[in-house]
Amino acid sequence: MTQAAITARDLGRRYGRRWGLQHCSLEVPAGRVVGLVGPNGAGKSTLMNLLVGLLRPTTGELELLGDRVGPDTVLDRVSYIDQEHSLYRDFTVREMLTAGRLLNRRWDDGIATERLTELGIPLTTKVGRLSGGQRAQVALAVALAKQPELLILDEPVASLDPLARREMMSTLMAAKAERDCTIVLSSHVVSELERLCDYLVVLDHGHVKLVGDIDDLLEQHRLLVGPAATADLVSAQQNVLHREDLESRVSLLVRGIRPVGDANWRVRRVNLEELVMRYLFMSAQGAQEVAA
Ligand SMILES: Nc1ncnc2c1ncn2[C@@H]1O[C@H](COP(=O)(O)OP(=O)(O)OP(=O)(O)O)[C@@H](O)[C@H]1O
Repeated sequence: MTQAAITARDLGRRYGRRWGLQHCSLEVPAGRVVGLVGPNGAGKSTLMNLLVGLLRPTTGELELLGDRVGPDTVLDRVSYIDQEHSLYRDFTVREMLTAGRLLNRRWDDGIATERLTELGIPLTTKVGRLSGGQRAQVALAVALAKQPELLILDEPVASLDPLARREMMSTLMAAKAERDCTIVLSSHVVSELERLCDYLVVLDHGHVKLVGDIDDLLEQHRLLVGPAATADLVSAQQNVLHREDLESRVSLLVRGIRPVGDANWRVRRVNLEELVMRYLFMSAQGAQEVAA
């Protein structure tokens, strides 16, 4: 797999007078596990709905797996699980699998039944009688049986308790290990994505704030912490993205570190959560400045 799984160029979607997503340009390489992060209203669901063709773009272009997105173009290569887990509650699990088989050309029953048997989820039970965690697992089994090249999950664990979250994430990791598909999953919670994802897209207020390979992003950024008295001097020599004042000390997020010739300053790596939070703080400050 060398092609891009997702290419968006100036993608935008307006709801009435308000933009849900605007000027979204990104290219996600195939085979990655992509974390789509952002606070409420950031545009995550809008982007996902555009990806799976449930919404039409107001502006721009979108290609999935090398094909322009349009009616019926590539959807049989894409599986989507929405926040409600897209299941019929009155169907038994087996009936859900039958529906999946009838509706999907690339369906492989064995993938779903093996997974559900391993998890001890009975095929004869009605979906509405399963626990939230079991329903999520059934939705995932159905999505995987379609043998997707691109699997998109909108906050797959948001409604689950911590144990069910962990199980769902483990199932996803195992599924990824078994097949070379691209996975996109959204969450508010960065720590949830850290174990699973190797690619990051941060959205806020309908705009892409940060995108890239997670290891590269962590390598490119550093936190410099030192005395407030020399903060301006140090800042002048660095590409400072964000400054946080902590009483007599200052913490600077920099991209592309240059040598710091002052022993009172400490340089340290950022973790993913800090990086995302700093970018969201920057975004919020930018919005305040625009509003002021
Ligand atoms: N159907 C709609 N009609 C009008 N505005 C909408 C609609 N759907 C989304 N929006 C607006 O578009 C923006 C982005 O919403 P979206 O649901 O994509 O964000 P999100 O990041 O998925 O949020 P959440 O984490 O709360 O689910 C928000 O301002 C939201 O109010």
